[in-house]
Amino acid sequence: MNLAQLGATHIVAQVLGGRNLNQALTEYQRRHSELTPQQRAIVQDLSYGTLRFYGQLAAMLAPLLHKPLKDERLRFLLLVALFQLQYGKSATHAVVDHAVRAARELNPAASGLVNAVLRNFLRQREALLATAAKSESSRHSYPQWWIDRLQAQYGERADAILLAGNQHPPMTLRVNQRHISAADYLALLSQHGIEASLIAPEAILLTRPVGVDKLPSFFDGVVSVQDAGAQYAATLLDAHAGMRVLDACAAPGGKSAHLLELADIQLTALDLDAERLKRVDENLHRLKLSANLQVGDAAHPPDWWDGKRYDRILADVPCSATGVVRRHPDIKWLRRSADIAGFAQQQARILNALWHLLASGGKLLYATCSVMNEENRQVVQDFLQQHTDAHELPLHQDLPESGQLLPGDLHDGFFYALLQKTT
Ligand SMILES: C[S@@+](CC[C@H](N)C(=O)[O-])C[C@H]1O[C@@H](n2cnc3c(N)ncnc32)[C@H](O)[C@@H]1O
Repeated sequence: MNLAQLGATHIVAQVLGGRNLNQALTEYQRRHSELTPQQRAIVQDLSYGTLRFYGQLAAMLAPLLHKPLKDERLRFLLLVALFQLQYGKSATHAVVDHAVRAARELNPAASGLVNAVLRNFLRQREALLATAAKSESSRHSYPQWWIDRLQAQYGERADAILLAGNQHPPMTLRVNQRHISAADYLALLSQHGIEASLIAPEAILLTRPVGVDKLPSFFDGVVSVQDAGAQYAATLLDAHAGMRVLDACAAPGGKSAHLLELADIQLTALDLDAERLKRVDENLHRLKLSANLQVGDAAHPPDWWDGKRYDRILADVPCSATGVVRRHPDIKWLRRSADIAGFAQQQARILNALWHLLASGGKLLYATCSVMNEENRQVVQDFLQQHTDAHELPLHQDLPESGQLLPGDLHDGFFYALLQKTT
């Protein structure tokens, strides 16, 4: 276990130093190919968990340290061990013993201190928890600006949104209707001993997450992993056979693939990031689907557009990702309040540029995985005020009228607005 604690210590240190969690984990796993799949999974769990509850853990650690630690790595190790003691399933003595051993590897002189801090935590746990609960930021484990924004926007519902962001995310599948019906795939899962339920026409929620290699026919393109909230996009866009469709921010290609599974369209999948666009290629390849893949800036079509208008455009714009924080707990500590306005400006630029590419009568779906009004309704409202040839269509299905889906048991947080060009 001390190997896993050291791994998580390294990753948490990197993230709190400004690095993206996914990148830090991927690089760590590449450099430590000797780790067993089980050890990798533990490093991942400890890193995610520590970052998820970092606000609370840091508030409990502070009073246990009488002076700042000279070696910052010890602080991160202590945070990882506190996460295990507070939220993990391992025996207390094993967590402490392994943390002491891990500390010895980092700094032989520090093992006594780590032992003392963790034992003091166990003795004073209730008082430390109570003290941490006095501040909203450490009680919820979010930066205060994030809490303030949600409270201003959602009032009493803010607590539930914050809580949902600290849960383990559900694992949901999208069944490729070209291959098999969702009901038949559900039966196949059951034959393989995987418990699941159907929650939307093509969406199957697994009772417990499993590796994709355990999913029957995954590598044959029968099924994909995609949150149920994200699965609304392709249906809302309402693309039919023969239509020219643009997915303007396409990588890694989940929504592009869904669009292609639903109808024989001519799809252009655009993304600014050439590396990420390769993932669209891989995903489409697995699903035996094809699209025109294009690297380019959605806000600057002259660089890549062929001049023919699209019948449908999906603008799944870059955003704060505040609706999917349970899948990316690092963003709580990497984002700044001012980033939200920056995203909103970028979103407006993309939306304005794409509008010119839409055919008369065509539809554009604006989508984010944010729960912040400034990136969602506000962007759409400003856009509608400036474009008399645009009107908003109601969202069908069981979506809220506002277009704002909040994170919960069945799906992540998303925002959708469907716009139609009238002339
Ligand atoms: C929310 S993700 C898209 C997820 C994707 N639609 C899916 O369902 O798999 C946003 C994407 O927008 C891309 N992006 C950011 N700025 C862009 C721009 N100006 N033009 C095109 N793509 C951009 C990012 O590289 C990222 O892949």
